[in-house]
Amino acid sequence: MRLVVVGAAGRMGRTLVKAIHDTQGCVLSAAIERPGSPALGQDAAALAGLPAGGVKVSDDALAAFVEAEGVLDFTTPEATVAFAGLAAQARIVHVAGTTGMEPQHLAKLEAASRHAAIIRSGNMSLGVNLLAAMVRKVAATLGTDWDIEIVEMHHRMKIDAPSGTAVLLGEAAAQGRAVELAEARVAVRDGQVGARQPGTIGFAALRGGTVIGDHRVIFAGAGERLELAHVAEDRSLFAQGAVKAALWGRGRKPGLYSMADVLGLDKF
Ligand SMILES: NC(=O)C1=CN([C@@H]2O[C@H](COP(=O)(O)OP(=O)(O)OC[C@H]3O[C@@H](n4cnc5c(N)ncnc54)[C@H](OP(=O)(O)O)[C@@H]3O)[C@@H](O)[C@H]2O)C=CC1
Ligand SMILES: O=C(O)C1=N[C@H](C(=O)O)C[C@H](O)C1
Repeated sequence: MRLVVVGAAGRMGRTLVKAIHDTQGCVLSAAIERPGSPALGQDAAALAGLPAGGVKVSDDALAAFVEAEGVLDFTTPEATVAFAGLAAQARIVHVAGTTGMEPQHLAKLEAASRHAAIIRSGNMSLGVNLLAAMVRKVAATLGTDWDIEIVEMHHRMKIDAPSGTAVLLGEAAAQGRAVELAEARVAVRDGQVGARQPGTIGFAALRGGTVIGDHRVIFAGAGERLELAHVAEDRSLFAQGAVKAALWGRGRKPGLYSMADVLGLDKF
């Protein structure tokens, strides 16, 4: 499968180039960065720590997309919306791992998915998507006298909070309770905030060092606590999930899909 990596010089971009290199049946057809990026003209494989492969980083996304079958996109919400539009024009699979997406971005992705298979997830790992299924089940089993808190920690360079994974886990908990996350969510506490409101789903985001991605969902009851956690030890698991998603999406009809669809799990 001919794959384009956008944001190819980023932390995930370089990991994706390596994952494509390591996957039989996949080839890097182009590597894209924004206009003005210092990475333009550099060899994408060399940037990823591999022997040079001859694919130079460029800023011409549409020209790259029309020659490809899929795009792997871990960039920013604005860029991802633009790339989804181009993927729709080129009728190629779009794997969107970008987090921090707001409702207006999601609406544009939904519109693009009328013409392209788009697979979007805040976390492409098997472990987190299994965890989400467990969280939904536990939240459906326990009453609202069990408080739900989601704690995440990431590296110091992460720009969005709470993490896409934390939001995905919060959505799973909300689905289990048959409520809307937007109504139940408490993401900021500072000062005299008062006692916890029953039924709310709380988030806490920690940032520091080089942490790849830690997530813990805490169900706190009277006198006992249940905690479900996931620790990502290497970015390659997200990249391998993204490549798997692209292969799954090849030949699939246009639509907005999740990693749970790819893995055959409950949808989140
Ligand atoms: N779903 C999942 O499993 C995972 C999701 N993520 C998410 O992926 C995203 C990227 O993370 P990470 O790799 O750490 O971030 P980085 O900042 O390291 O990488 C993002 C890259 O995208 C580039 N970029 C930004 N805008 C454009 C554009 N318009 N055109 C082309 N390239 C662009 C950036 O360039 P420049 O720096 O020059 O702006 C940068 O090279 C985040 O939202 C993160 O949360 C991360 C890991 C796993
Ligand atoms: O920015 C990151 O690094 C990560 N982002 C994703 C998120 O926001 O959940 C996934 C992973 O935890 C790493």
